[in-house]
Amino acid sequence: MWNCKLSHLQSKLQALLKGGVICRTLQQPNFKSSFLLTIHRYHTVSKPLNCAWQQHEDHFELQYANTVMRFDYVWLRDHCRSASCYNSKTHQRSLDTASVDLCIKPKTIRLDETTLFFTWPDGHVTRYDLDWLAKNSYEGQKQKVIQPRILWNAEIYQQAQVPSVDFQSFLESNEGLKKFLQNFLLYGIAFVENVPPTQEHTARLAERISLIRETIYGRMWHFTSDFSRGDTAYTKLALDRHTDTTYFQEPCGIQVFHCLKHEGTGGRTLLVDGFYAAEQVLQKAPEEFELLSKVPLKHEYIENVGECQNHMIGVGPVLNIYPWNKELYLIRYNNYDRAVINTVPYDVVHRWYTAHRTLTKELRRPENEFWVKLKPGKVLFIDNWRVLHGRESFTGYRQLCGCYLTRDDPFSTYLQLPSDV
Ligand SMILES: C[N+](C)(C)CCCC[C@H](N)C(=O)O
Ligand SMILES: O=C(O)CCC(=O)C(=O)O
Ligand SMILES: [Fe+2]
Repeated sequence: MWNCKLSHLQSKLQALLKGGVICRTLQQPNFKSSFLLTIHRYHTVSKPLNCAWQQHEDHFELQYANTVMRFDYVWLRDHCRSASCYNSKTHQRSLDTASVDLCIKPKTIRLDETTLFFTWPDGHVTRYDLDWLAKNSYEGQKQKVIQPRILWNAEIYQQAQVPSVDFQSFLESNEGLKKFLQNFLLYGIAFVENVPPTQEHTARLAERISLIRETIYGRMWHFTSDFSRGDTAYTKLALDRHTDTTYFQEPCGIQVFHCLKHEGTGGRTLLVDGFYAAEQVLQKAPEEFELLSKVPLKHEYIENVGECQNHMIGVGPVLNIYPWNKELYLIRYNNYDRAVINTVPYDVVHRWYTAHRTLTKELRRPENEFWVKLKPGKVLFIDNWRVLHGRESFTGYRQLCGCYLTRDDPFSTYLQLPSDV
């Protein structure tokens, strides 16, 4: 182990002269001040530790795991996991962040094996494992996806031969549940079969993975073409692909459908992977993808039928992406429920219509359409933040039941499943 107090260039040269350059050259950031840099490089003969760090005036720079990371000093103090700063039983911060001096700088920094020690002006010591820092750095997160997915068109989905899960195994075994959740998270749709065709059994399925999200449509709902509510869903008409509850500030995470009865023709369900279509837009017209992710729109539900008086307004762009890694996490697409666009200047609005057309064309490509006829016993779960649904017009008596689910709970269910099943 060695360290040296030299300018960047000098230390690079010295490292070269010494022969054993284990670390890649640090990328030189733009410095505001011209103070001397302290570059610490670490390697041992037996176990090379690919690590180098520098204490800058306003940040700490770490090169480790092939990544150059920069950490703000307040951040480093704020994330201290010592017993007085963090309760590891509740996984909650005890430190009052507002008590940290915004100009804080460590008095000393040292590395022991794989742990960095920061000693702060008041003597408090914060230790960080290098792997923890690498995992939790901005630079580390930037390279990661939050949710791995398999994007599909009809052919990809059909070729994948994703199996349905049996009702019994879904309810009674961790294996069945895990298989179901894995498929659901990867593809955004999943089926359970051999379900007794009742609303109660459908509810039991839903409650196995999540909490039922009660909405203006109730907790569990069942509907037929009786126009009991002021919405086209309650007719026999075809419905083009869309996501539901775009008019909520947070659209429902999951939609569950169970067709309890259909005596008639038509009524097939259409499923389209909205993220696959959006990915095509990103490839073909990245500036249109960006516009769809930036322009916020309103969606609206106005109902005045009998006792049902509702007026909901939800605001957000069509494509919602995480700003740090540009990963798409929510598509809000419902041309029926889109409200008046009055928050966008005319020239932007025109470009927005062009981008919306590009996305719509992708969503409407026949090869992206997966059609399925829902039958009693076969329950469909749809990720309403990703996969669009629609339906063919129909004749006769058709009864559908289902519910909306929260989004956070199925993830929590999945994360808690034992890893060995
Ligand atoms: C599912 N259920 C029949 C209860 C409601 C249908 C809601 C339809 C609405 N236009 C939307 O897309 O949100
Ligand atoms: O009737 C159907 O198959 C689905 C209608 C619909 O889009 C909905 O209820 O959200
Ligand atoms: Fe719908």
